[in-house]
Amino acid sequence: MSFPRPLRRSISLSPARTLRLVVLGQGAVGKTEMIYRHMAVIDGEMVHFEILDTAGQEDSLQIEEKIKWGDGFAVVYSVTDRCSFDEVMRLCFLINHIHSSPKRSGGSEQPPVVIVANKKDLQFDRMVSTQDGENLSKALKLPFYEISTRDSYEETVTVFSTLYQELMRQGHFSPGSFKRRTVSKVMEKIPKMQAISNKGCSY
Ligand SMILES: Nc1nc2c(ncn2[C@@H]2O[C@H](COP(=O)(O)OP(=O)(O)OP(=O)(O)O)[C@@H](O)[C@H]2O)c(=O)[nH]1
Repeated sequence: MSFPRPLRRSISLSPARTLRLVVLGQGAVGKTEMIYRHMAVIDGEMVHFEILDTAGQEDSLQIEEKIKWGDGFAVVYSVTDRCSFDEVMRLCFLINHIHSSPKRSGGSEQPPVVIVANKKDLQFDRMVSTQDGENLSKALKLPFYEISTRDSYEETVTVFSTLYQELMRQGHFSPGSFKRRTVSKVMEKIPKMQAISNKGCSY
C-alpha cells in the first residue's frame, strides 16, 4: 500500500500537522495495537497523530471527554467478537451527538469517523462477516476497513490517512486549531483505567 504523492514534491518534515484521533471500541478488539503507529507520511506531509484510546470498560463521562477532545475517530470492533460489532452503532451515534453543536468549523459537518474491523487474520474465529461490516458502513454512511493490526502496519496507516484527508477536506487544520485545547489538560482529566476484557455483551 502506498500513498499518492504529487510527483515533484518532496516530503515536508516540519512542521508536522497534528490530528487528534480517538480510538473507540470494546475491550480486547485491538485498539492498543493501533496507537503505537502514530507518525506517518501522508500526501508528502509528516503527520503527527495524538491518539487517545479508550479502555474496554470506561464510564460514559470518560468516553464523552475523549470524544470532545478528538478531531477524528476510529471505531473499532473485532471480527471475532459479535458484541464489539453491536457496540459500533452506539458509539457512532454518541460521537455525532457530542459533536453536533455548531462550534465545529462549518457548523453542520460531522467529525470524520471510520469503522474498523480488526483481526481479519483470525478467519477460523470469525463471528462478523465482511458483508455485515459493509452493510453497517452503508447504513451509517461511513468508511469501512477490515484490517489486521497484527499482520499489516499499512492497513492501520490507511485508517489514519482517511481520517486525516477528511479533516483536510473540512478545512480543519487552521493554525489556531492546533492550540484549541492542550493535550495535557485533557489527559489529566482522564485517568487511564485498567484494561478489562469484555466476556459478553453488557448492555
Ligand atoms: N490475531 C490478532 N490479534 C490481535 C490483533 N490486534 C490485536 N490483537 C490481540 O488482541 C488482544 C487485545 O488487543 P488490545 O490491543 O490490548 O485490545 P484493546 O482494544 O486495547 O483492549 P482494552 O485495552 O481492553 O480496551 C491482544 O492479545 C492483541 O495482541 C490482530 O489484528 N490479530
